[in-house]
Amino acid sequence: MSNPVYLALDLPQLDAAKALAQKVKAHVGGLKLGLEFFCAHGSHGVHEIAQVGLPIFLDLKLHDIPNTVAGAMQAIHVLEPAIVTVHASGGRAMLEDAKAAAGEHTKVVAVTMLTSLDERDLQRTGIAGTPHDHVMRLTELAHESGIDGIVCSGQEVAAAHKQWKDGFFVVPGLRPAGSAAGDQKRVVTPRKARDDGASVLVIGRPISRAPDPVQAARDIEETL
Ligand SMILES: O=c1ccn([C@@H]2O[C@H](COP(=O)(O)O)[C@@H](O)[C@H]2O)c(=O)[nH]1
Repeated sequence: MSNPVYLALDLPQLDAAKALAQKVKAHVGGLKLGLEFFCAHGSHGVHEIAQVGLPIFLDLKLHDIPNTVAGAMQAIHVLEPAIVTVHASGGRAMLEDAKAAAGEHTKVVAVTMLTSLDERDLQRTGIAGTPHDHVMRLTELAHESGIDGIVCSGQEVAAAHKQWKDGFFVVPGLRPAGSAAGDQKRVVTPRKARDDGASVLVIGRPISRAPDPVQAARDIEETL
């Protein structure tokens, strides 16, 4: 089985991001580039990181009217990302149009509820119920819209997997036992997420901010 870990390269400097990716590439399965990276370095930056030779996950979390999201998906076609994120709350038409505009080999996955949020945060945005309820509702919407899968926390992935047997499940908010959660509120260990059905494990700071990132990546790999 291939390594399910995608390293989140949330570093402001392109050279530093590329150097980190080169160092840990034997111990991860892919590289995730987010909005921070894309705004700073654009397509040029993505091409540079792609030279490392691992699949690229563009975590842009697109959320706009269907026509605009479809245009953005077409614009990133040329970068041939393995995975791209959109927000499930953009609605069914947006999800359908995003999938129709994506490249043949790109998986489109919808963010259900950010892993940095908990039930109180949800209530403050006017949504009643538990994170579990909210994630399940949006998982159903994503499934019906014909996209490839969802992003959820490791606390919901087992239930989401049960509801959508052949879905593709991206799980961030992962922390090896004993490491600091930081701004993440719904965390589990990488091993628990994998055992519960995650297809991709997104891990950033536990590797990128470790005193020895290669050792940290290797330690995580050994738990899987
Ligand atoms: O719900 C979500 C969706 C995306 N992310 C992204 O994953 C990484 C996590 O980084 P860590 O340093 O391991 O916390 C980061 O790039 C987020 O933008 C998420 O955390 N939660």
